[in-house]
Amino acid sequence: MDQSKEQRILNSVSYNAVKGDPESVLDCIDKYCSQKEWAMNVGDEKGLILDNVVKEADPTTALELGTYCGYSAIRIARLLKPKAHLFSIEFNPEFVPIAKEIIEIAGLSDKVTILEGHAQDIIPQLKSKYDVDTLDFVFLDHWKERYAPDTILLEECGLLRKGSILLADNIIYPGAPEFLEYIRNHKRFECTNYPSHLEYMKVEDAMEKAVYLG
Ligand SMILES: O=C(NCCCCCn1ccc2cnccc21)c1cc(-c2ccc(F)cc2)cc(O)c1O
Ligand SMILES: [Mg+2]
Repeated sequence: MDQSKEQRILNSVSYNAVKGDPESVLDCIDKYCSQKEWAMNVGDEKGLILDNVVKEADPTTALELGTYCGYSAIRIARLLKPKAHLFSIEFNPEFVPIAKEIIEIAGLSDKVTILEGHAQDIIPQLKSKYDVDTLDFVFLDHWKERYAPDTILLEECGLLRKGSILLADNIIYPGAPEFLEYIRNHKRFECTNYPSHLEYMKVEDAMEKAVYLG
């Protein structure tokens, strides 16, 4: 059976990256996806924005919606302090084992738990099943039309606290208009826009940070 693009990305990482070195895994994926096959990783340019917001948040507990191949999970997890943890939700069963393997090659398996399913089904289980209290940082990178409803769900489940930081990818392309409308008009969020470009392309994109004011 023909290999998938995601399997080819894993092959490239497995062959070229330095085991246990997250930076070399990120560089390998960025090289492969800019030179060989485009893929929807947050990429190196928006990745720097992600890095800075993670450093600002310095989360003990972080959540990511949209694992894909694990690229942004590695970007986040490599910056986490000891004992801090990242939960990453992925619904596509094909991507889960590939992301797990790529995160393992980066040496970050202890800091990342991949949860398979839809965010709307898993978010309500985070407290009871995964012993989460509140989330210090959330990276939204899943279905763009789910950014707003899943943000509302996070709030309803008591998973946000005063100062929780949300960061959303793809605000311009593919776009998340409902989310932008919701978050910018909701008085309990303080928003900041970060103009950038679509991963590996000269297409405009942006990220939006939203701090929950409690
Ligand atoms: O669609 C994107 N991502 C979402 C993929 C599907 C997520 C599914 N999923 C995962 C976890 C999860 C949990 N609950 C429910 C659903 C869940 C995406 C697309 C582009 C893009 C594509 C084509 C193009 F021409 C230009 C740009 C660029 C990006 O950066 C993206 O992020
Ligand atoms: Mg994205």
